[in-house]
Amino acid sequence: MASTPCPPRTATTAHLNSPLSSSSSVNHNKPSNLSFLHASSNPSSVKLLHSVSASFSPSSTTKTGICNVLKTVESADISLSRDLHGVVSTAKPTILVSEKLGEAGLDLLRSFGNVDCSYDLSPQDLCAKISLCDALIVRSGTKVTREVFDAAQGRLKVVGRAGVGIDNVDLQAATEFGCLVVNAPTANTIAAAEHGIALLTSMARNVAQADASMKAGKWLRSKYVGVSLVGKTLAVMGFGKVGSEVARRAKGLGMHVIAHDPYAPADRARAIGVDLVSFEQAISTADFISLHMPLTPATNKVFNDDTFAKMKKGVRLINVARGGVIDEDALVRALDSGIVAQAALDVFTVEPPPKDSKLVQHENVTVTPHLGASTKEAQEGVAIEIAEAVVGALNGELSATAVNAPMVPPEVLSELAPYVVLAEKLGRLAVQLVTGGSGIQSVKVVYKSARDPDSLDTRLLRAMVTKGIIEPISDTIINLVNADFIAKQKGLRISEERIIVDSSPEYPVESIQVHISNVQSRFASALSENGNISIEGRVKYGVPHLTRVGPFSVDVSLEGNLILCRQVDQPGMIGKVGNILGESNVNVSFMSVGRTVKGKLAIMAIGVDEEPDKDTQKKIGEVSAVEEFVFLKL
Ligand SMILES: NC(=O)c1ccc[n+]([C@@H]2O[C@H](COP(=O)([O-])OP(=O)(O)OC[C@H]3O[C@@H](n4cnc5c(N)ncnc54)[C@H](O)[C@@H]3O)[C@@H](O)[C@H]2O)c1
Ligand SMILES: O=C(O)[C@H](O)COP(=O)(O)O
Repeated sequence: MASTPCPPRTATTAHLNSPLSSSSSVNHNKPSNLSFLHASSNPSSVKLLHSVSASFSPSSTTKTGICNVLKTVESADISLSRDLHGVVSTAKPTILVSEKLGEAGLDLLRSFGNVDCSYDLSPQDLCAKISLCDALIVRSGTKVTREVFDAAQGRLKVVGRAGVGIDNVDLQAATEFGCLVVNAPTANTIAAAEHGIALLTSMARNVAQADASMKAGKWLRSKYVGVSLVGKTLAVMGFGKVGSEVARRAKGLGMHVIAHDPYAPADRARAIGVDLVSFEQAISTADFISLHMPLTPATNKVFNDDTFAKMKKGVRLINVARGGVIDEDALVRALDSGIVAQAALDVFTVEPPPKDSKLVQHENVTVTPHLGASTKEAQEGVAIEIAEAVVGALNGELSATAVNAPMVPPEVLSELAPYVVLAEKLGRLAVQLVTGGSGIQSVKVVYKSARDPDSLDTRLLRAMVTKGIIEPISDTIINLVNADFIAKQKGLRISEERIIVDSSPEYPVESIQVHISNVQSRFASALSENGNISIEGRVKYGVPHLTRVGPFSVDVSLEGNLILCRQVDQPGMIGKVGNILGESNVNVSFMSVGRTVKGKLAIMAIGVDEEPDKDTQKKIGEVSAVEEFVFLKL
């Protein structure tokens, strides 16, 4: 069998969900220089000022069973994919394909992992298998429910929807379980649009009914007189990819096309010669109505008794979107009463619909069994599109077709790479400075940047700060998919602030500050004037550095571990502490001293490769000028 090689990955790709399992972890193909997190794709999470609410105790632990992400970003240039036990492995991931997928896509998947094509699984069989799988690829026939994510026991990293509609995937559950959902949104657009036009034209000329009657031995020329399309008004409901292609083709047939889509840009419609109108105007003026919106809570049964009553008598309806946007019983009534003269349907609320469905059996209804995407070309395209997306996700890359995570362009990822590491380390460091039982309620992340606010996407950075804060004090694994959800679940309010500074916009971020409010600190010097734990970091020469602790400036590379030490500012302190560490074979990697006023207090920030044992730490504490010190793991 011909094998399609995996496309080469560039150095700018970013690792997010390592294909880890509870028993093995994987760094497939070449390692990249980032491990990554996910955040909600809800548009609100894109806002630069983001907050989630309530209170969260650092001593609390929550077990969510999510274990699908690189545990640690190792450094800016080296990353290892590890499982929760820190094991590095090269085991191949298992990819379950539960519905028929084009061979080119399967070949690509087989070149990467173990592919299990098990079609027609019952929900029980799917749940039984899923804990052995790192990825699941479905079409519209598999219901990926909360039970499936639950049964996966944390192993499932990615669900690939080989097509557009993701209404068969419980996105909320996927997000809660930290599972990335990707789809293949473009490859079947033309096929669906062509099928819409096929239904429109064949319905108008009774092609299906005439064909059936001839095959039944009849010759009924007067019964199947049709209606012409030219000059008629077509309302396209949902002016997205498929809707706009249908509109373009209908214009070619001489139809007058209007469209309703609350989110579509007017200039795109204008470019095709289509007027965007209100829902009411669309349905009340159209001779034909073609549905192309997704099934969402807002569109569920939006075509019902009330809306049918507002349509022109004798309207004709085409649905290649989703059955659930129509109240099917109401459509039968509208057909019986003559409000709807004809309907042509490719999709149904329940698929397949019951054999005795009044709608399917209705003489004025033309039906096809969800064939919109079913052309050879579309199926090959969809299979390749989804295989690439799933392989990319298993490789830890942020996906361009992520449904429940931000889509971050590779060039942005590449540029943000060291800042992402910095953000996690600052979060990790800040939380270790907290003590007392009041719990962390509120964290503020401040980005200083010379960039225009619109050109800095901080979602990754926020997610990494969240990861850094939560992971050291909990067994919850945070990724970009679940960061906001878990923070909210734990009552952790994370807000962001942008400060525009007058420096070079060449670098996306000048500094990142993490402030934790209303908590006690085990290192009082980390408290700023307003009583918040405050630390700041910068990226210098591509390496994350700690540059401020409370009111003290320091300059230490955030590698290895860190000792923060406050002492009376006097000569010889570096030597004294350095000697103690040296005697215990603890290697000092960096050292920096910062003070507020000469001769008063100073902070020493010491990077160490090893963790000093208790005796060594005690000796540091006993140095007479040392007032407080803390050992922090990065
Ligand atoms: N029958 C098939 O085999 C088949 C094939 C492909 C797509 N589809 C379905 O067709 C639909 C459209 O697919 P697409 O690729 O064009 O998606 P798309 O996301 O490109 O377009 C959907 C459009 O619907 C709009 N929309 C959202 N809510 C709306 C509302 N309340 N009223 C009006 N418009 C609304 C969106 O703004 C968007 O422009 C989806 O439901 C998809 O699942 C079916
Ligand atoms: O949303 C889609 O992409 C279409 O409905 C196609 O669904 P299918 O993959 O089950 O044919």
